[in-house]
Amino acid sequence: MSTEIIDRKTATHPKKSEVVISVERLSKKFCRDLKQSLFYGIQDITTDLVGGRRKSDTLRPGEFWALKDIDFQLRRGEALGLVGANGAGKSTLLRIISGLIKPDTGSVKIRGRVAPLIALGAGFNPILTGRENIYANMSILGLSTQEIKERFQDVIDFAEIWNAIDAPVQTYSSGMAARLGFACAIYTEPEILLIDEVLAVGDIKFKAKCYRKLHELRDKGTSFILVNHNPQAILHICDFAVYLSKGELIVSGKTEKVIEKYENDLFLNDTHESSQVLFLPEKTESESLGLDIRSLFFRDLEGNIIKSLVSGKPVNFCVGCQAHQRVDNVTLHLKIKTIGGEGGMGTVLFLSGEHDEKFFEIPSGKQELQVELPYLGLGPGTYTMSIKLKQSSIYTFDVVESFRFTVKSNGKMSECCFYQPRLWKLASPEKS
Ligand SMILES: Nc1ncnc2c1ncn2[C@@H]1O[C@H](COP(=O)(O)OP(=O)(O)OP(=O)(O)O)[C@@H](O)[C@H]1O
Repeated sequence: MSTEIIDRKTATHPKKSEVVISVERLSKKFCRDLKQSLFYGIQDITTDLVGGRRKSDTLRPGEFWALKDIDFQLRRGEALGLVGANGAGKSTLLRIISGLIKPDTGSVKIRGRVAPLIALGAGFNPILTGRENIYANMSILGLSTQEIKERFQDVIDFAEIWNAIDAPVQTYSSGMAARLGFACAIYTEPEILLIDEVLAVGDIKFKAKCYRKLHELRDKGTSFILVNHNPQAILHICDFAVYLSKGELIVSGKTEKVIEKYENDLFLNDTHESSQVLFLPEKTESESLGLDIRSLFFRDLEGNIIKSLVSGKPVNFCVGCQAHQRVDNVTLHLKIKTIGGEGGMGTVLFLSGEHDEKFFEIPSGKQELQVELPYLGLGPGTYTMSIKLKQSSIYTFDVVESFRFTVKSNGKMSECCFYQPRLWKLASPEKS
């Protein structure tokens, strides 16, 4: 039971493969009843004081596991996304890693200086000015006064709070406080950044700037863990992800795979015998990155929504979306994979608006993007499609990793995964 810090100084020659956070069999229990919780706390302290052994690995009445046997590693320069529904244990895990609370069992080993961005404006004193808070905050994160002086202008330029810098932080909007917190954390140039939902506030332009900065930091060797409810934010920036549910690690690994499982559990619990409309939850303006996917479905060429796709028949793939303001140069990207079968999952079709140079100018409000397929080349089977809305290949507005649909046979094809429309001819050689 420990949160061990191996070395708080930067390694002189940081190796990319070096493990900077190692979480091993980590568990944390809580009790919802405050009185009971206080009683257990006193009981634990007393047992520790008299040198007794308390049973950390069993639950007492009223307790529950907020985290149970969590294992993962984060390497230098890697970005890890933490996903999971409300109450899954994401914040608890970050709070343990940042040393704010202790685990009951297991360990966290950290190599490097950690900057936690755990709560909005956490660490800020509301009655102090922005300027005073920058000094206080950055010195807590390990910088000398001289170092803070040198970086001060960069911090206020990044946070864009030039005029308000000498006003008390309590007069700041939540977006301004978030911008200042983020700027302080990144300009301390930590080896490890822990970011809990703080990027969920702030306007779209600022969020895009933060993501660009995170890319830059990662390229320089900063590792970070990002908690976000929006899978697209995780997909946008993280190499790996961990999916937690009710305190348990459901799956960890490559981001796409983890998000796919998360989305399957979130939206697609029902059976997918036939295609249907997939509605996605509405995002608030602060959650949105400017253009959101709201629904996914197919139409026939007469415009009717269709439930069953048939190999060889024409079909329109439709993306219902919502733009918070006018957006230009939008491209739609579709990747279709097979599900199951001997070979497992494999990409069978990739369509990119960018490759086809099809850019949309999307006015503010609800819109529908369509991709017309004059005939559906997919053979019968179940497929999963990932859908991305991007701008200029860099900026991702929204992503859905797994929209499942089934394709039925037109009765005229053999057992294969590809439908080819064809004309059978007999040509006489003299005429050709
Ligand atoms: N101090 C505490 N005392 C009792 N229960 C707690 C405490 N802190 C967290 N919990 C509970 O532990 C569980 C995990 O909470 P946590 O905040 O880590 O979830 P989360 O995945 O971050 O959720 P969200 O996405 O809503 O922020 C929840 O059931 C929460 O109510």
